[in-house]
Amino acid sequence: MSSLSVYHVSSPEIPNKVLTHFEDIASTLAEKGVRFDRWEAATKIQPGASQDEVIAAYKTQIDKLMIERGYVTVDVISLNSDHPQKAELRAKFLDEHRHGEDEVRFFVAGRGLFTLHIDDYVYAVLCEKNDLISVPAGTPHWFDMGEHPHFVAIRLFNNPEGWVAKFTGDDIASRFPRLED
Ligand SMILES: CSCCC(=O)C(=O)O
Ligand SMILES: [Fe+2]
Ligand code: NI
Repeated sequence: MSSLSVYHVSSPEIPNKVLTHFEDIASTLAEKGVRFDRWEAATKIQPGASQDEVIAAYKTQIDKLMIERGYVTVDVISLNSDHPQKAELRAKFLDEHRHGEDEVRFFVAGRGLFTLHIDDYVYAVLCEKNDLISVPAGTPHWFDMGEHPHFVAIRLFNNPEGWVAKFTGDDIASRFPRLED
């Protein structure tokens, strides 16, 4: 089940609140400019499926997002725990970073934990299949796929280069909960 845990930066051990209803998660995030939608991921995709396979299966939804919201590049992160570079890939997103553009992720299988750092609060969003999250440009955040990754996310970008990150150098991410699996 998708969830949102909200923490004060000073209390990583105890969330101020934990929300599990879609409307509550979406409205709490919307107040911070973060868009959280639920789109049906109707085609069954196995984590580890190739990028081409995922893009072909979700062409209609991808085209809709690209046209309506002006994204120009798409890629896919598709991982299961057999992946030989899973530890390196996990580490790549695990520290706090920012992007110069919105971070748009549509989960079509499995789950992952997105954590956003907005002012003095931390929003840990457990994203699952069907969740579409859009984090505004410049928002510090990190992502954990866990020790045993099992997910497929379609990533949309509004720059042609795709994924570019600026790490903040802050170790805040190490103090907050990781994805439990
Ligand atoms: C869910 S996709 C992997 C995470 C990511 O792309 C990011 O944090 O920038
Ligand atoms: Fe990111
Ligand atoms: Ni699964």
